Amino acid sequence: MGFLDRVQAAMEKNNSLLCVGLDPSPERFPASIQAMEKPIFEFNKAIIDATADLVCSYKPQAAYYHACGAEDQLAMTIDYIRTQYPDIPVILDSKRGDIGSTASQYAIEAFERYQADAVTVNPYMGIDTIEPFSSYADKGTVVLCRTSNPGAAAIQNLLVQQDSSVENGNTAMLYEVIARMCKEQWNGNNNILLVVGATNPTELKRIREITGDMTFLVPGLGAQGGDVEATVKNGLNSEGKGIIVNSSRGIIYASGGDDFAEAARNAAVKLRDQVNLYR
Ligand SMILES: O=c1ccn([C@@H]2O[C@H](COP(=O)(O)O)[C@@H](O)[C@H]2O)c(=O)[nH]1
Repeated sequence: MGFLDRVQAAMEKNNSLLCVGLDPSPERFPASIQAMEKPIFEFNKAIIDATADLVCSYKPQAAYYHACGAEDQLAMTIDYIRTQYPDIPVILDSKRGDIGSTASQYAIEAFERYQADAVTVNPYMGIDTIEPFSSYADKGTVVLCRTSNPGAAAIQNLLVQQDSSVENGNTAMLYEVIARMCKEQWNGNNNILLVVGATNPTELKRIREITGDMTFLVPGLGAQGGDVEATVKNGLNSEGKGIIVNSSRGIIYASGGDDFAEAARNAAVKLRDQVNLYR
């Protein structure tokens, strides 16, 4: 089964569009977890066990593991999800992008070394840097389109000429061009998804218009302040599907105490139910 079918099955099984982000900062763990031999894995394991019936996917952000030399605990975390909760796909958020030969190595890292089900990629260098990922037909390739961060508009909302043979007119914003390319040119294996931030409901609506039924990974709720109602109403496709809604810090740090897993569960229930209210 391909990534999109797997994530859809998890959405239906758990009645949830929620993707919990596993962005572990050990200094925010309770002392009891910090004292353990593999604190990041133990923290993640507790969060996963507390939320696995509430989510459609998990999204570990690679930087949090690389920054402290904890690649082994990233591998352990993904392996734990794969073995204990095989119905829940894993999106590795590493935002890779490089020339084709190097991108191939990044694809091997994501899909063969870590056994992730999908990976985030940066489209700035073009289709030859995306293909090494999307050629894994049963895996998901999640392309940055309109990101959630404050500085995104200065680049992604730039007006550009869509057709280099046309001198005037035929302009669109860069994120619209990326969305259209993903839809019309890059999606031959039907396994491309787009990252669209919840902090930009207008752009979310526009990208939905351009891309029809494609699936979006939507970060930016919770800690970044995105609005749940606007995200769901502007993001869903005509079949009432097509968004994977991510929250990381808002769930995993709902409490900094020993009750962190229980608090994460409560926060996940709350966000899942808020999202479902507007479906
Ligand atoms: O546009 C983007 C793309 C990726 N992210 C990532 O999602 C999570 C969001 O974390 P929160 O704690 O819920 O804010 C994080 O891993 C980012 O690297 C994003 O925020 N925006």
